[in-house]
Amino acid sequence: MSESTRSVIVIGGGLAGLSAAVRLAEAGRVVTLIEATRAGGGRARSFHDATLDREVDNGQHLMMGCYRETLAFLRTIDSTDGVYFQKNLEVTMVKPGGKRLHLQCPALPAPLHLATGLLAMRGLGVLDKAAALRAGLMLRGEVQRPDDNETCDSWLRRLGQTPTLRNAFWDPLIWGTLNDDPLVSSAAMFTAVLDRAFLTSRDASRLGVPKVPLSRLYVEQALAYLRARGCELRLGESVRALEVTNSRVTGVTLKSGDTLAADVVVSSVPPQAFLDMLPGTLPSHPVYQDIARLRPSPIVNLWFSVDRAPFDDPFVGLVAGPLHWMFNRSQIEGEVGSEVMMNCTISAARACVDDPPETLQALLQSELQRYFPAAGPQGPKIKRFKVIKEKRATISHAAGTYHCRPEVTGPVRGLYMAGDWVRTGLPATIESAVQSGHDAAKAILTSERN
Ligand SMILES: Cc1cc2nc3c(=O)[nH]c(=O)nc-3n(C[C@H](O)[C@H](O)[C@H](O)COP(=O)(O)OP(=O)(O)OC[C@H]3O[C@@H](n4cnc5c(N)ncnc54)[C@H](O)[C@@H]3O)c2cc1C
Repeated sequence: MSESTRSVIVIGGGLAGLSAAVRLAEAGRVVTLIEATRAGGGRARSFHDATLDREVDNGQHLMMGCYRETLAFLRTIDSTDGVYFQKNLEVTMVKPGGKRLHLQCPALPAPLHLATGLLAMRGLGVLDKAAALRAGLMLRGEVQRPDDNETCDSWLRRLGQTPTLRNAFWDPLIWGTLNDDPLVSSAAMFTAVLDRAFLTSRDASRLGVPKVPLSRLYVEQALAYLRARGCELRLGESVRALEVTNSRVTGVTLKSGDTLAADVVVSSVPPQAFLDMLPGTLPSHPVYQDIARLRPSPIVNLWFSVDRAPFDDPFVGLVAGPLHWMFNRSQIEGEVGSEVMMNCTISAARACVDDPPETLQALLQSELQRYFPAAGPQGPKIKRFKVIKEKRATISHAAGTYHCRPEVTGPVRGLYMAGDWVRTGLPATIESAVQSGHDAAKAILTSERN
């Protein structure tokens, strides 16, 4: 059998699986994609919701200019138009009582753009700005860098970061990018984000917001791309087990009982789903035992409509509160109507993930009043409300856990691991998922040549 006629199965139709399959199809491989749901998209998907009577994302997703692999993937499937990117990084943070802190980075080379933006930020005092400069020196390698065992909290204290600067800048960035509490999350993981986003180029730190529902942004386009190249799409079918003989993968068994033979299998499912597919004694292998040590971190999303938007920006961050970011989806999607559709994100939402919808709606209403008092004593009135809870939104990036994430290749020959949780050097994000898919495809194509 010639190497390029090896049969390839990709398990999972989220960002990692689709990007792996698209990269392989682009290189002329005919892939069989097996995805448990009929629609695909995994943890970054959209669907029609009857309460809100519209298509909603399972959670608001933000991208950054440094999402190189993601942008390449979107270019391949011809879908870059679906994301709105800022010209330069610009973020508004709102304090309880309504006072605003505005970070606007000028058109200067990185990292000067961020330094200048922070120095010009209204609401920060001289001590806060001096602390920002100290952090800048660290990033330029002039102060000892954190290792994976140090928490963000300890690192920020070591750098003398002031409470105001933490509340307005560092902590929201950590909650948002690592989906974890600064008290537990790894400072090394965070500085990996800072390196990519703030030290490479000015464009890298721009924020990107999808203008269209997520499934329309990439799932439908990627599936169409694969179909057009003769790939087999088995949607609504689940893999029950990997078939492994003499430490080499030979195929998969589906929940239906059917077995499909393959020389190469890419698994792009989340950690526990991957462990559940391992046959025999494989789960006791040290690489796989480490995977079992990874813990999940939840995200709660509140979709709601109001009669008028509480702010004019497309999105704002809420300083030092239980709700983290608020988005005006109507403005972002260019919708006009009598109701304004909004979305609110609560990252690492362990404290409220088990709360019933009524409790979350009451919290939202009181926080709207607390942060936007100009809207009147009752605050903007919530008309429609919907909670989406993702209990396993990402892995937790707790300090000291990076070594548990596996490489793309492991102890079983022909079996490749992809997913936002594998060892990409990045936190579990869209970019990590797509990079892992591209890394798996590259490893397969390279092994064919050797
Ligand atoms: C609410 C929320 C908000 C987020 N916000 C952001 C953000 O702002 N920016 C950002 O960069 N990232 C964000 N993320 C993270 C991002 O969504 C994920 O990193 C990314 O979607 C993970 O993709 P994946 O392909 O690795 O995994 P998944 O999306 O989980 O894909 C795995 C797929 O495998 C399928 N599957 C599972 N088991 C089987 C089986 N046995 N057989 C067949 N198929 C199977 C699943 O159905 C799923 O489709 C957010 C995540 C959530 C949940």
